[in-house]
Amino acid sequence: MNNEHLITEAKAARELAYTPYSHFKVGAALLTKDGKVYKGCNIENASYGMTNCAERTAVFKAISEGETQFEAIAIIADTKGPVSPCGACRQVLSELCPQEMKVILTNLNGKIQETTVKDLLPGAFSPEDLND
Ligand SMILES: O=c1ccn([C@H]2C[C@H](O)[C@@H](CO)O2)c(=O)[nH]1
Ligand SMILES: [Zn+2]
Repeated sequence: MNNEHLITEAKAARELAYTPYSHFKVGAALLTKDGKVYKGCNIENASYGMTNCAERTAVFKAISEGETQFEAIAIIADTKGPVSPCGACRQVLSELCPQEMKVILTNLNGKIQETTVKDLLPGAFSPEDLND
């Protein structure tokens, strides 16, 4: 699957965002090694801190269905430049996806930035940092 196709899936996911508070819709599409796509949108709550970002929705959906091998993720929002994932999502991607995995950041105007999980969060706190 090419970048364009994964971005199309992320855009479709974005349409389902539940954002009555921020009105800022985000979509994500996570591609597994065997070609399946898990889509996610942001889901807000009247208790604002309970909000789940699009990226984490996609990753948590995939993990909860038994997926462990990931190839790429595309993320889209109506931003000036390619959308910048928040710190919480960077941390979650860092633990559950390969460090070298492709991350496609984009916006509705077709601005695209390709990066990796590692480059989104250098020096991430990881499971190895936990004491037994
Ligand atoms: O990368 C991002 C950045 C923000 N949001 C969501 C959280 C909240 O619902 C809204 C505004 O922060 O956008 C995401 O889903 N992903
Ligand atoms: Zn986030």
